[in-house]
Amino acid sequence: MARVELRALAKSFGAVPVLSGIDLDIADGEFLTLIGPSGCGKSTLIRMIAGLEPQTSGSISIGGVSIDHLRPHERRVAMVFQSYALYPHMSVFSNIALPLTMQRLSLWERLPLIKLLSSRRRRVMPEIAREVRAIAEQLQIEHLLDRRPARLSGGQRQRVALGRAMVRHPDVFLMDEPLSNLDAKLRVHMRTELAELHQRLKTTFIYVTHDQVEAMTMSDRVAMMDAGRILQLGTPTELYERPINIKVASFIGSPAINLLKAKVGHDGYIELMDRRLTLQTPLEPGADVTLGIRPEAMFPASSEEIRTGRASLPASLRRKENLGSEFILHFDVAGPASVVARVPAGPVVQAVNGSVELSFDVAACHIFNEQGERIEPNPLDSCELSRPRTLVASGGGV
Ligand SMILES: Nc1ncnc2c1ncn2[C@@H]1O[C@H](COP(=O)(O)OP(=O)(O)OP(=O)(O)O)[C@@H](O)[C@H]1O
Repeated sequence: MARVELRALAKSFGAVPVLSGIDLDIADGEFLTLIGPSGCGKSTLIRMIAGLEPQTSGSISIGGVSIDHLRPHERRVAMVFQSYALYPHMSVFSNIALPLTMQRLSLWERLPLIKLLSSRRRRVMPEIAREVRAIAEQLQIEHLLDRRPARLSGGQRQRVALGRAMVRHPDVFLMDEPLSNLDAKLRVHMRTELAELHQRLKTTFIYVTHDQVEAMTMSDRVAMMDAGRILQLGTPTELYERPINIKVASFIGSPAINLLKAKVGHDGYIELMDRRLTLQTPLEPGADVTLGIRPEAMFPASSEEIRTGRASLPASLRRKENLGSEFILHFDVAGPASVVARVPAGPVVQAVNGSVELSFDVAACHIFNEQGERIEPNPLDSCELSRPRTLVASGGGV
């Protein structure tokens, strides 16, 4: 069992605290991703689990056993780095075999001349070669075993780095931005390969990235970090659908969520740009709020098309981006502010030009208070249901 438990983990560099109060349980076989802006402490945290950085306080255990006192190679974890960290003077075979030769042969048996004479080495090396070839086969790099890293593509180097981690059969894989040196197309391909590798190996993966698409597509759960703390821990869907604050809402989702300033009206309903939404909050009348509306929840529509339960905003098209199957539409709205809509390709999007009504479902709005924390709207049955559920323009229904 490779359940990883982090308890009250903290780290300071000198007097500067970079991580504090990290409590995290990662299940056996789980793919957990640490995500967050640059400098939030993701790499420091994963390096502490690897034993490459001592923690200032707190504890780490794997499979119920404390590993705080163990050196990196004793922890049964294997780390894959962004830079691959391959030895340039060694072949792919020797790079992958290295953890095994270090483990199974003495320093003496690894010396250039002695190794020719050692009978133990002659016995051990074929076993190691068999294991390296089996891993290379899984990663489809058998044909590269004699090459040096300089003669490999980025994706091939990444596979070698993975092979070197896999050959150790670790309890936990630790991956620090392993795909960020690859070009966009290869990154998408390697993302699928890594997810499939995880399914095949069923080993615990702890993965660091600042790329929310990687986090959303590969992980069982995501821990969103900021300023040395975990802001939210949950499945990708939970973080996307119920972000606990504006920071999480803004980080997850592409294009980024639209954030619009609004106010709580005298009757508790939210007013957005002179329009009143059927969204009521427990906040005091007059309170400032921010509404978060995902680009994929917004749709340009004529007023006749705006159904009950939906609201709309007057907007003016600034730019269309054609992505083939969908369009990203950039609008100016009163405020002044800008709003982005993500719309499937088709006749509706072709027709969009100039001024439009941007329709959205009020139930898809995220409400944040002045501190940026999520506020749940009052349940609909406590609202005045006799009022129209559409957004109402001042002076009339839309
Ligand atoms: N050896 C060190 N000495 C002093 N400060 C450090 C050291 N290593 C990291 N830091 C600081 O700790 C903070 C967290 O760094 P860390 O590399 O863990 O962030 P990160 O979230 O992984 O960032 P990135 O996504 O840019 O890699 C940063 O402010 C960084 O400058």
